[in-house]
Amino acid sequence: MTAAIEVRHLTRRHGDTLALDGVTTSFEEHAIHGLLGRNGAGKSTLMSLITGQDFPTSGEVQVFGQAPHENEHVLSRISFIREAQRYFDDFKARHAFSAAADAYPHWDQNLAEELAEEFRVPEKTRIKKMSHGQRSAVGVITGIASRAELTLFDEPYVGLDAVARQLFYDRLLADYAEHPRTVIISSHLIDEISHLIENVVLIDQGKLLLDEPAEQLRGRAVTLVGPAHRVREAVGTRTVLSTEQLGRTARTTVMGGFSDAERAELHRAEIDITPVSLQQLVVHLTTTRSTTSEEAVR
Ligand SMILES: Nc1ncnc2c1ncn2[C@@H]1O[C@H](COP(=O)(O)OP(=O)(O)OP(=O)(O)O)[C@@H](O)[C@H]1O
Repeated sequence: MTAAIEVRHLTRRHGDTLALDGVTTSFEEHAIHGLLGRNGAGKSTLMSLITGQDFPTSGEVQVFGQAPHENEHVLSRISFIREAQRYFDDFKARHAFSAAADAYPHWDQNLAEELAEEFRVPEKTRIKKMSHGQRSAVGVITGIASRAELTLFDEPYVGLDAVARQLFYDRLLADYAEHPRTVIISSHLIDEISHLIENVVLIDQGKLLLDEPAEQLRGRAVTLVGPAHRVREAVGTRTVLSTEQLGRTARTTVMGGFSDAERAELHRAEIDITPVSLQQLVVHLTTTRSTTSEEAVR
């Protein structure tokens, strides 16, 4: 596996705020990465540094083996789609697409036009006057049809309705299957994108909390529900992410898998075991971080 992006000891400080705090990681090429974290975690900052729109305070970023800042060789291979995308005042969707056609060597105009129809992007309306969702659609269409070697979507769904979001996920996945490339998506709708992402990068308060294949994370945490004393026994020395008790019934979420034999034992003890979704796992890890999660992710 080759890394499309290498990030080493990356720190970005704004006054007293450490937007990124010594992050070291890499993003493998030809994979869809989910960049996750709470508000203010540092996701957009990391994307801005990767796309050469910002400078690190210390540390370094390399994209395709080179520093991205003012580096045409690197920047021409990157498509960065974000919510607050700016367009010229008189730009309609077709102007944005024709600018993208000039910028991206692998741009597919037919695909852009097909998607514009599917997303119902109005032809005659200036982008500035479009609804929030329509504007976001212009962005995601640009991101997909640019077929850039590296495509970053920073919360691209804002304003998109459920149908349009599903369309975005489906079309991105279909196009990615035919034209593999490196994609990074930051999103708060984790369950919606969990089937898309192959690798999870989780940051919290500027620090890297998790960098792991999504497959490995499935079943990494489970919730046990059953008689409180038996649940306590079953948990043993596992790290508890959360626990609550209602009467004699406990509901406890723990890190770590259970073998078939252990599961049979849980069944006998009348304890239900259910896997924790990626979204629930992220919520647990980023709300319990100060006490258990740093330990838990090991
Ligand atoms: N230009 C800036 N000046 C001052 N502080 C900044 C600046 N840019 C980012 N920050 C701070 O850095 C931290 C990380 O911000 P960033 O936008 O990267 O978070 P995020 O993970 O993208 O959040 P969200 O999910 O809310 O978009 C925040 O505390 C933010 O307030």
